[in-house]
Amino acid sequence: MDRPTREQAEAAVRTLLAYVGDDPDREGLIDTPKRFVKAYDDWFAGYGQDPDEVLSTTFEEVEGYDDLVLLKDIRIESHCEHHVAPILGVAHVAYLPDHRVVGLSKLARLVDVYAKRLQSQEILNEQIARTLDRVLKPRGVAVVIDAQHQCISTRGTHKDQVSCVTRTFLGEFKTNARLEERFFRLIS
Ligand SMILES: Nc1nc2c(ncn2[C@@H]2O[C@H](COP(=O)(O)OP(=O)(O)OP(=O)(O)O)[C@@H](O)[C@H]2O)c(=O)[nH]1
Ligand SMILES: [Zn+2]
Repeated sequence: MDRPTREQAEAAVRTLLAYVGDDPDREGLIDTPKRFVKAYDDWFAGYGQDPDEVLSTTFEEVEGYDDLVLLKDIRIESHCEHHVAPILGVAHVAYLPDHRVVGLSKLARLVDVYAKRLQSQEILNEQIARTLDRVLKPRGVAVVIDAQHQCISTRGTHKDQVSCVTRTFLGEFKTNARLEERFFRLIS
């Protein structure tokens, strides 16, 4: 499908506003299609970003450091692909370096690139872990996401306080139970 123009996207928002029963021409709503599309540019900025590029700068001067590197409590702001409803939570991303490390902020940027696209939490978890594994080629990767889905809390079943936990363990995190245990101790 050809990508619609901005004007077409704004017209679609007008249709939605009329669909819910409001008047898209009233003062309070007249600029809403513009704002809505601008907000989408922000929430879905990940489509215009290359996850591999985010991890392209690495450092090899680590003085022999070979233990795990963990960035925990990275805020997740995403949207589910089923309802386009917000998913809010945290991600914990760890890897076991093999002679090179990546800038810490890049782990958070990688999370953002995929979070700012539409997907399920399981896919988001896998995408972050697999990209880190493919590009950095570390000895192991662990990613855990703990998030709340507004499609469960504010509609449908209306279950607030429910959170979804997903995890992907690759390499030594998968084969070494003690490492997995240490990872969980560090994030708990
Ligand atoms: N596995 C998975 N499911 C998700 C995620 N986000 C939303 N969902 C679920 O996607 C499902 C879609 O189910 P459908 O029956 O097609 O849609 P629905 O009628 O809106 O479902 P209800 O939410 O039960 O009202 C729901 O069960 C959601 O809870 C996610 O990240 N992972
Ligand atoms: Zn949903």
